[in-house]
Amino acid sequence: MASTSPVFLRLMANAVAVANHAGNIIREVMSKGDLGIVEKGVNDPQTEADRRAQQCIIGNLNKKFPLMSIIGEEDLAQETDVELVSDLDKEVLNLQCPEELRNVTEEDFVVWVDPLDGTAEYTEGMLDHVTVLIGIAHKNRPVGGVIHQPYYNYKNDKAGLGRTMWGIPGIGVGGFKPLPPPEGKRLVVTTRSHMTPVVQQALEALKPDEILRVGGAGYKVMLLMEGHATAYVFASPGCKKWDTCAPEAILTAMGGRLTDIHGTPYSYASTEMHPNKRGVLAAAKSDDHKWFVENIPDEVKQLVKGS
Ligand SMILES: Nc1ncnc2c1ncn2[C@@H]1O[C@H](COP(=O)(O)O)[C@@H](O)[C@H]1OP(=O)(O)O
Ligand SMILES: [Mg+2]
Ligand SMILES: [Mg+2]
Ligand SMILES: [Mg+2]
Repeated sequence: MASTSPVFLRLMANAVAVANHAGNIIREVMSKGDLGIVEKGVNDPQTEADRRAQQCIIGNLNKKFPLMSIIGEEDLAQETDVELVSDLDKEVLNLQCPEELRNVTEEDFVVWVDPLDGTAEYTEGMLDHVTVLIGIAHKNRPVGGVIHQPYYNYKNDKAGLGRTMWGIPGIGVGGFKPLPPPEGKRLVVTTRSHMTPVVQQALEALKPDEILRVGGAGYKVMLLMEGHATAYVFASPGCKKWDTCAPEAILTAMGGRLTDIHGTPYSYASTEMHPNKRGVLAAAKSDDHKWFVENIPDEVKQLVKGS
């Protein structure tokens, strides 16, 4: 069965299994207590968990799909002796494959990997903000996304720890229940650890009923997916393609939209620059997205235009 499934479904099904394994690594590093923090730049930490999770994800995907382009956040030599994760998530493997991806071979996919999104929050103990992001692109567009949240339910002894969400535009989503945001309220989610005067200016102009400040691009999009926020607004460079590829795929699969703050989608071709220089704007409902694009002031747009 597995070997006759389209490459895309095998890739998605393996990405789910590998993301779960990366979650185990992230919890293991934290429970051992020595995070091995390295400062890559201003307000840009990397830990042993970021490094080991990326080695695991890229090492495994490389073994299974050696001809595929895989781009990970961390700049590391790839070790060859990573623990093999050969499981395929059965539910995902048995999904219907989007028609246009049925015969696509591995060379034509590009995978964007953020082994640990929300590193600052991980080091500060805000563990539910942490996610593992694996986004799959084809012809510049996100066609599949996996978000694993290793500490889901960590405050609740009785429930299972961790969960994995996925989305395939045109097919659907799994691992969570999509919910709409509250009617008649404008709840905006934004950065907790990378605030700037321009980010603040954009937020004030939008006159939100509430501003939620949380860590990680993955976690912010999850708040949209489950109806806790209307839009994610980040009028600043800083986020990269690996932060947005998987979340965009899932959001699109449930009818939402993720673009730059001008309303233009990002391209996820392997030749693209990594930074999302024109900021991030996302909403679970495309009508809300349109409202936000129209209401972000031109002055802010001029300051975040990527040049
Ligand atoms: N200035 C920045 N430098 C490095 N990474 C950034 C920066 N701004 C945002 N990011 C990445 O985008 C994610 C979302 O940003 P924020 O939490 O500020 O909204 C961060 O968790 C971080 O990903 P990562 O944790 O994977 O390094
Ligand atoms: Mg980082
Ligand atoms: Mg990130
Ligand atoms: Mg990261």
